[in-house]
Amino acid sequence: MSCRVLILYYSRHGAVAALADKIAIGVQQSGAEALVRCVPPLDKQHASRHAVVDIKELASCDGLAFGSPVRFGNMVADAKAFWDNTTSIWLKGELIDKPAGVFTSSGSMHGGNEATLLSMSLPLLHHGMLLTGIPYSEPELHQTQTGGTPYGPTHVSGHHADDKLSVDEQRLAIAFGKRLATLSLQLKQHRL
Ligand SMILES: Cc1cc2nc3c(=O)[nH]c(=O)nc-3n(C[C@H](O)[C@H](O)[C@H](O)COP(=O)(O)O)c2cc1C
Repeated sequence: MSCRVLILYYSRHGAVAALADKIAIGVQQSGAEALVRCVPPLDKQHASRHAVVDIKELASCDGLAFGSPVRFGNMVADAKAFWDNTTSIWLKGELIDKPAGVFTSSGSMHGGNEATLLSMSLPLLHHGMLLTGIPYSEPELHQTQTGGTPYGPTHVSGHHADDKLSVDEQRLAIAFGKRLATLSLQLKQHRL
């Protein structure tokens, strides 16, 4: 059975995009399709490596990973504006009972990545999605010195926003992608 997980993100300097790439690896390792897309940028000059999402791709996905950088302890305005334009999907209930999770990158270790993940979860809950994070059975969650949380994958990009993903951050993002894809496959089977 085909199963498509949409990995939807905004990234200005590449950190959230790097997490999206690792999540896509995990999704593919579970036998699902990873469709990587960006939210429409408010600043149209800002191009991204991945195509801008078509709203039909959101409506038809079997699972969703949603990523944003931390901006003053919250998601970036572009990501919030995207959800504010999903009323038609909400009215039709097209995301109800589909699994979803969130990921983020912050500049500093205690700069608000967990608060950002929790606020990013709110529109997904309003859409009726089933949230998943990362369980503590993943060993890297116990040992990471930077990002990686039970609420979802994270990265700490440093004061110059150029620190690369640590090995633990990479493994946790891949594990999250696998978990999301496995749940998406199982729930799709259950729905059919
Ligand atoms: C306007 C603005 C606000 C930010 N606010 C925070 C913040 O509250 N906490 C933090 O740790 N980093 C903050 N940052 C840093 C970014 O979250 C960080 O560089 C992130 O890794 C960028 O992700 P990206 O490379 O995908 O764009 C802020 C950056 C900008 C431009």
